[in-house]
Amino acid sequence: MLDHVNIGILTSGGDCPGLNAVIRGAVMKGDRIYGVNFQGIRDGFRGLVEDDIRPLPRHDVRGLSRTGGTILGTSRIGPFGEGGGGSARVKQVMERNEMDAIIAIGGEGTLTVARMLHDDGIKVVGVPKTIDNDLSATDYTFGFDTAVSIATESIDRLRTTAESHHRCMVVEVMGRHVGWIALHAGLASGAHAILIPEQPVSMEQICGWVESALDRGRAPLVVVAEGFMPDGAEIVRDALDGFGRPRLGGVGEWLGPIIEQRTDIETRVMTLGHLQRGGVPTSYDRVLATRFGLAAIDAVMDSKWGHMVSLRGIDIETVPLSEGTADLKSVPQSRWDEAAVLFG
Ligand SMILES: Nc1ncnc2c1ncn2[C@@H]1O[C@H](COP(=O)(O)OP(=O)(O)O)[C@@H](O)[C@H]1O
Ligand SMILES: O=P(O)(O)OC[C@H]1O[C@](O)(COP(=O)(O)O)[C@@H](O)[C@@H]1O
Ligand SMILES: [Mg+2]
Repeated sequence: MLDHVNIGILTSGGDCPGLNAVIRGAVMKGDRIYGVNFQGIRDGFRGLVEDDIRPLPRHDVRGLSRTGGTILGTSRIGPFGEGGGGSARVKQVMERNEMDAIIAIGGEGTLTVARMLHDDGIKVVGVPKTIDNDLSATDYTFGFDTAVSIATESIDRLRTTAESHHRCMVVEVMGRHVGWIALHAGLASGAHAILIPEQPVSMEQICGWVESALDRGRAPLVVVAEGFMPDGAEIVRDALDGFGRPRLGGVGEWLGPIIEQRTDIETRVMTLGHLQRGGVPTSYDRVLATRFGLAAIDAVMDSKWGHMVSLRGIDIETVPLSEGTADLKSVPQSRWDEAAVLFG
């Protein structure tokens, strides 16, 4: 038994239902099978560079798979940003805490940082998370199924009120660079138009779909991803979000009045926002997240440094972080064409 091994674990980037199930899976197997110790790093890389670290014993992860958020906290602070101190600072904090390796749970940004740390000789294993489903190295990530379920249930509810008033409803869902949530929630709820960042669609076409739905006696439903670019540019609320990223959200509010003005159909807009990331994970996400956690501790014990766990078909595999962060997984043309047959 390697009972002197200490493994730091962190969650970074936007939170996502299932993070706690990953933590629980890794800690339970690490404790039971490998006899290793865990250290909880608070608020992602912030805790790593500021040495905000606490023991994470097995009893702290009891019952966690059904809970939302992350018990460790998260942030968008990175070690390579201003004042972060880079790999040198991370090595210093790890040494001080006698931390042997890190499990980093995060999206494409976090996994890029993990790869950079690995390039500098730090022992790190990644676990992919994103509600956006935009990581190409894994078939799915936990959080996506929950986000789609919440969006679908919300749209179903918006539908009955829109139908009662013969209104058009525009529903904005998350999806910064890719339209997977919009595509799946839109398909599940029978949307008359699904608008995603990958597909330019003219206002004329959007209004055409809205009018044809109304002509058939339906309350037109438009599902739009926050990253949809109506005129080839993102709709941003503020210039930047404090971490150098444009803060998206607002495309629905932008679209609604234009649809109303052009079609003369009374239109309401709903932005689902962070509701899609809150609360309990679906059972699918709990299972996937738990399996990722179990596989992550195996990867650590196999010294698969610079790798991340990934779902391929029904199997959990490991892939190099460099592969995992190479491309975003966008909605292919064929998937949009398939859905578009049902628009209007
Ligand atoms: N290319 C990069 N180089 C250095 N740091 C990065 C890079 N990409 C992301 N980061 C850091 O990692 C943090 C987490 O990434 P972010 O995109 O916010 O979340 P996620 O991991 O969910 O994609 C960022 O806020 C930033 O501090
Ligand atoms: O939590 P914030 O800072 O409002 O960011 C919102 C963004 O987070 C996400 O939910 C997930 O983004 P990340 O995977 O980069 O964390 C996006 O869909 C959305 O654009
Ligand atoms: Mg990101």
